[in-house]
Amino acid sequence: MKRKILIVEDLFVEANHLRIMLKRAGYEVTGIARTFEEAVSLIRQHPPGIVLLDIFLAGKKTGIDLAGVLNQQHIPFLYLSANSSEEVLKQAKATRPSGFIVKPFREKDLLVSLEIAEYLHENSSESQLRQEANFQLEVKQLLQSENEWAGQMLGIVKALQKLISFDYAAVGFMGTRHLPFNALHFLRTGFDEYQVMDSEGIQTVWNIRKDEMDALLKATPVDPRTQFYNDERFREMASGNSIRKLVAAKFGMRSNLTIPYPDISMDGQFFFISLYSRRPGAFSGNDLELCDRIQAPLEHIVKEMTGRTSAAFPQVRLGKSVGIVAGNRDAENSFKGMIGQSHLLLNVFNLINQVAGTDTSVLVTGESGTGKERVADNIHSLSSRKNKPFVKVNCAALPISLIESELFGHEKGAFTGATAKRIGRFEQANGGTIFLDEIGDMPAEIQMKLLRVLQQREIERLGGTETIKIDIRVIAATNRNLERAIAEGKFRLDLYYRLNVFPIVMPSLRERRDDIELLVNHFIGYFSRKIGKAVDGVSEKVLKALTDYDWPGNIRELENVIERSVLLARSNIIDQISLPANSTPTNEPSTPEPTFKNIFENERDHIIAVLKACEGRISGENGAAKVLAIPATTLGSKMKKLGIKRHIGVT
Ligand SMILES: Nc1ncnc2c1ncn2[C@@H]1O[C@H](COP(=O)(O)OP(=O)(O)OP(=O)(O)O)[C@@H](O)[C@H]1O
Repeated sequence: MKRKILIVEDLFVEANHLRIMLKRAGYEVTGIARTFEEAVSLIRQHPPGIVLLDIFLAGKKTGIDLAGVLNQQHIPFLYLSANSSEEVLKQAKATRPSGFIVKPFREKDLLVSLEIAEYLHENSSESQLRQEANFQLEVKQLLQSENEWAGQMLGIVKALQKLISFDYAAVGFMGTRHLPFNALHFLRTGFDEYQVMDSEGIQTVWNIRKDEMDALLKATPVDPRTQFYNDERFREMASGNSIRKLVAAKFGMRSNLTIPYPDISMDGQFFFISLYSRRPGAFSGNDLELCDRIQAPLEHIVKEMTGRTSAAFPQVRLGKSVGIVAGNRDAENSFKGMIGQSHLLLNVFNLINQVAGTDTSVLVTGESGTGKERVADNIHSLSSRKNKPFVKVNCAALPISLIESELFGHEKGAFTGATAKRIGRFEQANGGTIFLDEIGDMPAEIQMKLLRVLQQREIERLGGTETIKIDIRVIAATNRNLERAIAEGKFRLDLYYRLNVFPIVMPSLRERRDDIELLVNHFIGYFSRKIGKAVDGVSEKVLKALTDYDWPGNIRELENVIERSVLLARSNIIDQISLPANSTPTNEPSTPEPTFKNIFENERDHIIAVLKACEGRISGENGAAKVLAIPATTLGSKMKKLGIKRHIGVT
């Protein structure tokens, strides 16, 4: 049965044309609205199954405003849009639409996009429901485990992490005199690993006395409603003299979601779960809805736990120890080749874990050398396609004349020189995953063809007449700002939308300096084994220099620096390192990259800086190519393309 559709479009001719197309395809059009207000009233009278939404409408309010209403009512929608500015696209994207159709479009594109939107909507609600059902099962199983109270609370924290991403949790009854029920604190230290602190542990970590702790507890009332506090609200909420202030200050938290359970109380205090994140703006209205849905089952389980604990484990204490690390260290190894514990990387692990089991397309963005390919590799390895091919295509490395036959294959005689049939990369990846690296460099005509493959899951070899069905999972990556490329007309919005179903943003190494030491030790171990030299570590001075450096080439650059240092090391401790001069003062706090330079300008500036530091040398051991971790020939052609003269580099 076809769904009911509402068209929200202020241009009568376009709206009417759409209506005819949709009716012909068997959809029921519930109405045409020209303004926000008309749309709201039509939605109330005839609730649609899906909405086609123009961004700019007659009247003051836009399609983006209407998207907020639709999200609240869980009605999927697709934007209809001519290419818009980057800012508008950013706002539109933030409303999580189920698709984007770029005007002008063909009837077939419209219908396929609608089908995809319906599929995605159902799929995402289905996968959400599946995750929530798994959560319920997981917490129920905690009742059967031998764990005492702290173990059970840790179990709840771990199960919650799969639904909501956070870095710190406080769970229990605030300020109760009954042990062990008073709040336990859990600091996330690895993918599935937490440092557990009871109230004595917290006192030690915060260096406060018991009476000070009691005063803080008194000053930290728990709101009986589930609430989230991001940014300014969080700063306000954490400004009073309370436990929250200490958590925020001590562990650098920037958002909070507090989930109270007023129906479970002890000493007049109710049970609560308080989640903190280091990311600003980490929580949203969706989390409130989610908490609402899991409230009843969680309440039931916690009541059971509370009842059983008081009977079976009276006065169970965690002891005085601080830093009980509880968790599954092996889980970290399940992300192969990805070293790090910073909250930004742990969040990436969460995302990989969430998406791996589905067939959803993933778009990995981030600067060069941040580990985008590693992410793709891990998603494939953790998916049910793991025993099938993982095919990597570097879209930037392929000459335009070859890219089509490389991707889609060709029949014998398809063009001059096609002396034999060739199976393309899509066909090679059948059953498995295709990784399209540097997708932002894909030529426009291939973008169109790629869109068809993604929508219809079929290809035709060049010069062939047969349509070949393919079953692939697509992961794409780029270090370009695709939104800007779209605004400049260089990248198709509909393709972007089709790829960006599940975005993963890789943090730069500058943003996760706390991982540098781990990475340094990891690479020293790796290269000393590989090269056969006994190198054990770096001196404090070198570690400081490595931690302060800005790493424009990210992990790849760090890897190269360590490889070179291990090669040159004269003792088992590396006590000298040569790094290009930092573009920013070393001891300034890391700040996000300014967004006003485009990628070429950034690349140009960076190459010039490295050339200067290398005194104009391009190749060789001390040359810029080595520092930039690219072949000297590639550097030469980049310099030519970006108009950089070699002597610029020489001071
Ligand atoms: N978390 C990590 N731990 C250890 N090594 C890593 C990690 N992430 C990436 N690497 C290493 O850093 C190098 C760069 O990683 P990768 O090729 O995945 O980056 P990328 O973002 O895809 O780069 P590009 O944009 O240039 O294609 C590789 O040698 C990879 O093994």
